[in-house]
Amino acid sequence: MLITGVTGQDGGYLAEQLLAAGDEVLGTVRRPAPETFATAGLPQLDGRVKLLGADLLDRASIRRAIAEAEPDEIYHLAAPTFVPDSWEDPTEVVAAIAAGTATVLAAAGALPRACRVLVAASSEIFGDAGVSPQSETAPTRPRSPYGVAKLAAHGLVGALRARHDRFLVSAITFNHESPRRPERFLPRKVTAGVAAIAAGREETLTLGDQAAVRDWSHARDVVAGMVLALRHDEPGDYVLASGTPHTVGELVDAAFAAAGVERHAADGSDRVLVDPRFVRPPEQWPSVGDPSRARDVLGWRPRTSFEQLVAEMVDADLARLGVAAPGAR
Ligand SMILES: C[C@H]1O[C@H](OP(=O)(O)OP(=O)(O)OC[C@H]2O[C@@H](n3cnc4c(=O)[nH]c(N)nc43)[C@H](O)[C@@H]2O)[C@@H](O)[C@@H](O)C1=O
Repeated sequence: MLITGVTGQDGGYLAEQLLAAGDEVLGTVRRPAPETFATAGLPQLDGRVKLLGADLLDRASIRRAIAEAEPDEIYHLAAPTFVPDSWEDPTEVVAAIAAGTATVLAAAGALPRACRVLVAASSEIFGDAGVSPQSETAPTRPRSPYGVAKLAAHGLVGALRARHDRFLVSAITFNHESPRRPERFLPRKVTAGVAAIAAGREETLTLGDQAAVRDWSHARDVVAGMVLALRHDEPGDYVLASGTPHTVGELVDAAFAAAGVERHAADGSDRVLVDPRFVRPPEQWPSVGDPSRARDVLGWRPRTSFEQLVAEMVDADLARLGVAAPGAR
């Protein structure tokens, strides 16, 4: 198996699951080095996953890595992932995600033995879908260069699958989080911020729009769905989501509750402040997934509830600060 972007949040969980199942796992990173896994906070993968260099903006490096690995399965997870960044340099984002996926799919198709490929798409392909929740057949009207690029990647999977009868899968993943998520993404920003307040290191947490709605799952559950999809009898596209909407504000409240800290200070003031810099344009169609197909066809169900996810992240952030979690969970 080859995982592109193996040191990312999803790559790490996926590598752990595949290794536990006895699979041989190779992974790509931009610049492999002896300390790569340690630097990524994944020392447990050191020596267990062979690293190959592949840069999404360097087609030859992708072809080389895939030819060298000769995998029978590829999980193509590597991509720039922070949506607002995609406005800074749309050319690069489209090249990395759309052209990068085209190169991965072509290189996999050129291997001597058939190679199944799963491409990580995103709920950002739906954008102004005109419907919510969104299933695999919902209209796709992305609102960001990131969403447009992911839609191209998703479309390539469908087009190549239809034309060449290959086993290609698009995993349309909604938001998925874990203690390994970088802090610029909302949930980890919240759990790290609330833990810092609980530890007495910060007094407030500054966010954007708390009315925004997302469908959050645990990354561990989402990558388990990817494996089921790639190992199913038939190739297809699957929404991987919890199906349960929550607002940013609800996530914030859940984090304060998990940390055992009051959201409002003794003087009644809200510890959560708003900075317009973090506010994005409002969304008319809430980003909520309909995971019926993954459930009915693959038997996939997320195991971790929203509250468990937030509590796990808060506990990990408290532990990083040397603070015990409130009560035994
Ligand atoms: C499926 C999709 O999922 C992720 O994209 P995202 O939804 O943009 O993730 P996020 O955690 O940055 O924002 C979640 C929500 O939270 C709101 N929000 C409020 N206040 C802050 C705030 O202060 N920071 C951030 N980051 N968000 C904020 C923000 O406006 C948005 O409504 C990526 O994995 C992406 O790769 C992907 O494919």
